[in-house]
Amino acid sequence: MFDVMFKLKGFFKENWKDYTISLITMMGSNLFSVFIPFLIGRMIDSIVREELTSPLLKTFGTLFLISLLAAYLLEFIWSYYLFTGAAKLQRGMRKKMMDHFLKMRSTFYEKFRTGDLMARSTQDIRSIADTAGYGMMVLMNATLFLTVIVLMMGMSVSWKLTFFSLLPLALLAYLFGKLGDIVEKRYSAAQEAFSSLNNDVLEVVDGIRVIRAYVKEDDYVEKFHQQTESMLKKNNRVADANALFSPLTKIIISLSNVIAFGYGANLVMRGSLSVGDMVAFQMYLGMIVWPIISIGELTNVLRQGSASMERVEKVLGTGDDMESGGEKVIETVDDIVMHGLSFKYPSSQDLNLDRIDITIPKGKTLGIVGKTGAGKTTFIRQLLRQYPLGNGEFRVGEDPILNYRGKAIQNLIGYVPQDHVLFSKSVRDNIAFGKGSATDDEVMESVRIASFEDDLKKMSQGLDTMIGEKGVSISGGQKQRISIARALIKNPEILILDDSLSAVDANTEQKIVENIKRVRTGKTTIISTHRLSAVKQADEIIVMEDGKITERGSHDELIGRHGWYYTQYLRQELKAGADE
Ligand SMILES: Nc1ncnc2c1ncn2[C@@H]1O[C@H](COP(=O)(O)OP(=O)(O)OP(=O)(O)O)[C@@H](O)[C@H]1O
Repeated sequence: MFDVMFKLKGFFKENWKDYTISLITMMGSNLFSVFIPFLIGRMIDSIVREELTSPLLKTFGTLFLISLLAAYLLEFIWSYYLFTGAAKLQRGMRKKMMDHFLKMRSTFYEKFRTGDLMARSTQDIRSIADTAGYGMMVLMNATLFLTVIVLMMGMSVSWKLTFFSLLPLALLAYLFGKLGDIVEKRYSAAQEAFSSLNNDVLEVVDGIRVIRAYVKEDDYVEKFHQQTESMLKKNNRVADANALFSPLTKIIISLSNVIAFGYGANLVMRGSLSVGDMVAFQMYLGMIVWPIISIGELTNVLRQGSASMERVEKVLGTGDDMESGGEKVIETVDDIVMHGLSFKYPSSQDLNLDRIDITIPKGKTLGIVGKTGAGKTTFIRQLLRQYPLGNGEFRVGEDPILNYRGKAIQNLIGYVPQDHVLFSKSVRDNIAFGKGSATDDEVMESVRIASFEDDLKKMSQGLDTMIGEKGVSISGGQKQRISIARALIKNPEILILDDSLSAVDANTEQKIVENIKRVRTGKTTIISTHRLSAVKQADEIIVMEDGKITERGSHDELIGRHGWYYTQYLRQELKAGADE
């Protein structure tokens, strides 16, 4: 249970000044608070002994007021330092989480679902911060306060009476432990349900058009209803267990009250205790309820924090299985060589790339074609180092790829993925994303190469037009060309287009391909496509099937072979002719 506090020790150490100020002011506040019943006890005794004079009453009143004010002021100070510390912890942990997300590559994102990651980086982190704020407050305040009250009860009233009155607390400690176990288990289950619900909401929002098109709204409403119902039940189970802490404490403290009354009255009758002491003792017992309920809640906060810590640590401790890079830096990309390179996805049974042999000479264009599922994207992912390296040789220039610094090669690549990723920003910002310092002239130059100029003229606010979340307000072909412009603005050493022209018509495709060829003289370009016309001008074309290269050569050479490329080319030409 305390493991979460132990795991946060680095944070506590870093912010030791804030926690020390909190602790000291808390001690002061507690001392002033317990001084009040002590004063009342003394006042009652002077009334009983008929010794209360007007100056004495004034002194009691002044001391009472000072103690009250001092207790509240000090409480304000410790609360401030403690809770700003918790906010700092949240900020630090969120940053750590985001840094981790940004470093991770594909395999990591296959292990966690998006909604789950969101739940862990919001709700779980908040729960951990609660342990550093509220939990720490209770831990320090309740234990301190409890200690001070018990000392006051023992020293100023009677140790014997204190011992017997507090005996029932042993039972309470035992019950808190048992209840805490139950809370932790139920809370973990509720958090899992929250993660799952998060995922489903994301999926619905993402897929709303398909859901509508297939008239599946009712199914999803029903599923959502069931999930919220199940989550409600799980949260209620946590609340049920939590709700037991307070009544349990009150029942057991009542037991203490009965003992204190019985045994206390006996001591008063025997003359070993004054009436004032007896009243003060009852007041102390009343004051004990709060710290004890808080300790119950502390158990609860710590258990929840511990469950959340485990969930956050699981994310932070999960890597992407990528090999770390070397130290070599690179300015320009030389030949890219793969020799006997085979690769299999972690979840795949068979090889997804099977003994690939290829040299992509610097400045040349490689075309990759083949049936769907042939391995074209997988080949590109190896170039992008999105997955761990396959077996075999993979060099850039003279050096194995692993000799280069982590992102050295990636920085030189302009990549247009199959699934276009656009941000809910303006057209300009989406294109300039490829080069932070891009001027409007540079943006427009990329727009022209990507054949997007005419579309841009029709947009109400030109480059300033907002394209909506994930580009909802523009067409598929427009999305593709904005993505191409974004990659081109970087003027990258290697440009990779992965089926990036599928949503544009044949004429536009031809224009883009010619523009790219013109501006990329001396730079390497890799185009994967289903439309063979897009790679006709490539220096080399490879045909892939089941992860293997089955044909290779220039367009003319492949036509001359009368293989898959030839048949496919004829079919596509015939279809294009018929469409015209
Ligand atoms: N992340 C993954 N995990 C497991 N298998 C995968 C993964 N991605 C792709 N595959 C499998 O690897 C094989 C090659 O897929 P790949 O995406 O490279 O094909 P492709 O030639 O690009 O297809 P398409 O033209 O349809 O995009 C397929 O059998 C596919 O199911």
